[in-house]
Amino acid sequence: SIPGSEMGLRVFDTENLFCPYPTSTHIEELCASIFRSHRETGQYCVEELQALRWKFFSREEVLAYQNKSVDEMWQHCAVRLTDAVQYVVEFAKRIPGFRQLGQNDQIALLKSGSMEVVLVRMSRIFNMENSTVFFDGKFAGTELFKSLACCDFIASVFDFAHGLCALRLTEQQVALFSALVLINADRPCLEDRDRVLRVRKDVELALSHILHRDNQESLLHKLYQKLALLKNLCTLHIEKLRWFRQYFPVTVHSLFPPLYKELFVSDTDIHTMVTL
Ligand SMILES: CC(C)CCC(=O)N[C@H](Cc1ccc(NC(=O)CCc2ccc(Cl)cc2)cc1)C(=O)N1CCC(C)CC1
Repeated sequence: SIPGSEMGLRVFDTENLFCPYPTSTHIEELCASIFRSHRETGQYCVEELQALRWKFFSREEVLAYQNKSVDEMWQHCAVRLTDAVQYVVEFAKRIPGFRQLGQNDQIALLKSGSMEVVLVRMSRIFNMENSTVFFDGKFAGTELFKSLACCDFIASVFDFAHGLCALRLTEQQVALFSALVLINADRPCLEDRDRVLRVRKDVELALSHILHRDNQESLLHKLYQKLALLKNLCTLHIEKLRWFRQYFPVTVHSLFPPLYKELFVSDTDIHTMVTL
């Protein structure tokens, strides 16, 4: 064959051209993939939750929850919380930039961030008209959680959900905000912080891209303010858990779901998370 003729035949592969900045198509693809991951791992879609909005617990059902023992209600909520966390783990694993991070960094981000994402997602199941949250298939007010014996804390969880709900985020905005919360280069025990930072920069670009497209740039600083609230609420969760573990060590040790231990008990190393 004529030397060099193969060059003429080769389609110049533009895909692999090194591009120092993310192109808008790259960012649009990132928006689409994060939105898809969120939808696929939402546990309930918005339409289902809308249809269930009128379903409340009867007086008897509320009383049944309130008559549960403290450790029984904690165990019940721990199962619900671990459920929600598992969907967040699945959400994370479907985010392209997240999957390319090192295994240990993925685990470190999930260990420190998954509870925060659960709280972000909770705004989707919060009904602002009557301050109820979707729980066990119906909408419940704070009084239903009385037997947890941490009413002030539950009130702050509801307040946070109320505040986030008030921003009336679209599902795509919730998706990108969740990715922003998760992919945080300031988390402890990260091995390759720079790599996490690069992925985070892309997610930040993606979030501002869709806020610009939705003509809601003013939301950006409100969302960044929510990050601080999220951190405090998570710290409160851990503190409450320590308080509970003090009084009910057996319940936590033998009855709480394994994933919860890996998430909230600092010294355990992670197995479930990796397989999830
Ligand atoms: C259906 C999906 C679309 C939405 C899925 C979803 O977000 N579910 C959440 C998950 C959840 C569960 C419990 C909490 N916290 C507490 O109960 C405080 C005490 C506590 C702390 C730690 C442990 Cl381990 C155990 C108990 C936070 C969040 C849920 O089930 N909720 C919302 C929050 C209220 C307080 C309970 C009911």
